[in-house]
Amino acid sequence: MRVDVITIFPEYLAPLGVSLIGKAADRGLLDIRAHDLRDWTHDVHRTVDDTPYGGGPGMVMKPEPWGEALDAVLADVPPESPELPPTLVVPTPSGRPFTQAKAAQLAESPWLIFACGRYEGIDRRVIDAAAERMAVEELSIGDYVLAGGEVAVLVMVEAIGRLLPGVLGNAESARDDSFAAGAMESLLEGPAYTKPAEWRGRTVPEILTSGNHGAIARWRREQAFARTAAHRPELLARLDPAALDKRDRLA
Ligand SMILES: Nc1cc(-c2ccc3ccn(Cc4ccc(CN5CCCC5)cc4)c3c2)n[nH]1
Repeated sequence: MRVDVITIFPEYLAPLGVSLIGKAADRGLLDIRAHDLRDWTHDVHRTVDDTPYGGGPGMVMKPEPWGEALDAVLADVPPESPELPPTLVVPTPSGRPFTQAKAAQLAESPWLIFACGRYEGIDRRVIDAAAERMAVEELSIGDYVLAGGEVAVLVMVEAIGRLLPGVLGNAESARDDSFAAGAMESLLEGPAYTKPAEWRGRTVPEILTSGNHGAIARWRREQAFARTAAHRPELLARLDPAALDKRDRLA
């Protein structure tokens, strides 16, 4: 997967070179390129923002640098997706929710371009013009306001990248993630334990060392239900009754 990120703070994306995503990039599973939006300005101050039409607080990002930056990135077509245009992902507080399902959908794309806004956002005409030549996804990573899109891009690239084939070892399968499609869909994961068997007087639930894998799986689902009921009761309403095994139905 080719990932282009356009931002006025390219250094913000340095964490993408570390750990899981960094290793995936080293192995050629991801080709991540950060671009400085100011490279497409032509004034001495490298201006990317201006006051909002209609008044209001703060500044808005000017359309011209964005148009030229997207033209340049689009012109550098990756060989593995010559026919498919990229998807433009625009982090914004006013976007559709970025969910595990959306991450899985975007993980199918051979080429993603992330547009990181700052200030109060990007001139609307940039997104409208882009939508005429590629798929555009305006996405929110949560109901809070960040200072710009870079942190949201770190979140989304990690959530998408870990779903790519070969990125997670089998031992760390993304299959059982919370919110992953299937039996564990929209359930929060329960408690996890590792050695030592006793730590500061606290032991591990006996079921986990019983070797009874059926009972362990049931116990884990019960724990997941309990945690979901406590922390995210609204998710239980989404559960497909068919996904429950008969014991859960009795719970
Ligand atoms: N999930 C999530 C994503 C973000 C996010 C993503 C990109 C940008 C680019 C700039 N900002 C700051 C910012 C500040 C104020 C407003 C609200 N204003 C009210 C009137 C016009 C706009 C919007 C935007 C971002 C924030 N935040 N949270």
